[in-house]
Amino acid sequence: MPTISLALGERSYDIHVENGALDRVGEFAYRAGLDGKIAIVTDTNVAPLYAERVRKSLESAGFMPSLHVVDAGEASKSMQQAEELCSELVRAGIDRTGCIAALGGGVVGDLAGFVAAIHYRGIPFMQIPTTIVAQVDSSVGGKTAVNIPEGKNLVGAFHQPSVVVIDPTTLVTLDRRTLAEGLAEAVKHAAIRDASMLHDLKRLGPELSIGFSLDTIARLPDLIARNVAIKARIVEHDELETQGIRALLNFGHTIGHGIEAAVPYGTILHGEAVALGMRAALFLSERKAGLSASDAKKILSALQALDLPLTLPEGMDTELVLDKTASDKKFRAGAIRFVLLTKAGEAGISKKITREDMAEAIEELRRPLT
Ligand SMILES: NC(=O)c1ccc[n+]([C@@H]2O[C@H](COP(=O)([O-])OP(=O)(O)OC[C@H]3O[C@@H](n4cnc5c(N)ncnc54)[C@H](O)[C@@H]3O)[C@@H](O)[C@H]2O)c1
Ligand SMILES: O=C(O)C(=O)C[C@@H](O)[C@H](O)[C@H](O)COP(=O)(O)O
Ligand SMILES: [Zn+2]
Repeated sequence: MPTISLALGERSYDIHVENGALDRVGEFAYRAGLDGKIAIVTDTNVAPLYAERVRKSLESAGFMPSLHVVDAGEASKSMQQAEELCSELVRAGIDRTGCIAALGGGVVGDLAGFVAAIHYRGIPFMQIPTTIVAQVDSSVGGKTAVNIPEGKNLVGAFHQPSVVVIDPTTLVTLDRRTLAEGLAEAVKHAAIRDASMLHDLKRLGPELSIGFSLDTIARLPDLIARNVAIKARIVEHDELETQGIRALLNFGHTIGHGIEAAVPYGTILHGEAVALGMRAALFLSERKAGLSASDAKKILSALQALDLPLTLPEGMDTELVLDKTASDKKFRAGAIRFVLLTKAGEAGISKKITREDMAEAIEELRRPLT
């Protein structure tokens, strides 16, 4: 069973990746030093599938769990939902000695993590991710946030979990679209750090609509662990994104977040927007960072194999997308720090990308890919 340790001094934690790990959540939580009252925060889709197993496991390990269910979907990542959850937790007796278990996708993880960061000025929490986005990316690294109309993740906190428990078998209940969007974040990891992973990711394409084979399910823990390790090593070096290294995890996100926020939240899924953002960033990388056409093609063909959207939705306004990128947290003194690739597997930051460059890249997204 792969266990990846993320070393951050007193905020260090383990990430356990194991098929069937859902039934060991209690044991892992206890070993990580959590105890007492624990609020399981989950959503309306995940609750009927997995909440009971998690509750049982926590109870067997001596915890006193309560269950808190939010509506499924990106719209729940809101200030209003965060406030409602805080009130619910107070009523359930989760005081500063309590803790939270975030059971679900990136929405639940970001929202419950944010609530954990602010409830009674901060309580511990654990991540139990159940989507690919959450298993390869959002459950690790301590970025928690909610959205506001002005942009994605603009209100949040860095708050590291005490432990992450990943059970890849939970992915079997996901639909094709949600599986594919999650793999976009894995393609991002391959693009910035490990191009050899592209081959394994592409192979998943044909299985997305028919469901993962038993052979694939057996291999998922290693593939997920590879992604987690890439992210963990980056976070260890730049937890708060001040050193210019963690920003590399934002490859595809500047324009991606602009596209995601240009329509009502949840219309375009996060990974879908990131796939579009990566296509735009590849276009700029070829022109401004010397990325070869063949390396760009390699990454695009992985996104195509996963059937991710790579052309802009009809009617989406370039200026609106650009306006939504204006609140990107990578702006410093009015200049965007834009993540570009120099090669497949190697990324860097450019301070030279202008609004006009971004507009050109967004226009490129209107052209069908050949
Ligand atoms: N904090 C970070 O570092 C980070 C990284 C990447 C993405 N994110 C955030 O994550 C969010 C996207 O996460 P997501 O794609 O997981 O979306 P999500 O949490 O909305 O999950 C997608 C859908 O799948 C359902 N679902 C979850 N697990 C399931 C399962 N096992 N079986 C059946 N259905 C299941 C959910 O109810 C939801 O309808 C975005 O808000 C994005 O900004 C954060
Ligand atoms: O963990 C990070 O750092 C990332 O950038 C991971 C991204 O996939 C994720 O979408 C993150 O929430 C974006 O960060 P933001 O700071 O641009 O909101
Ligand atoms: Zn992301």
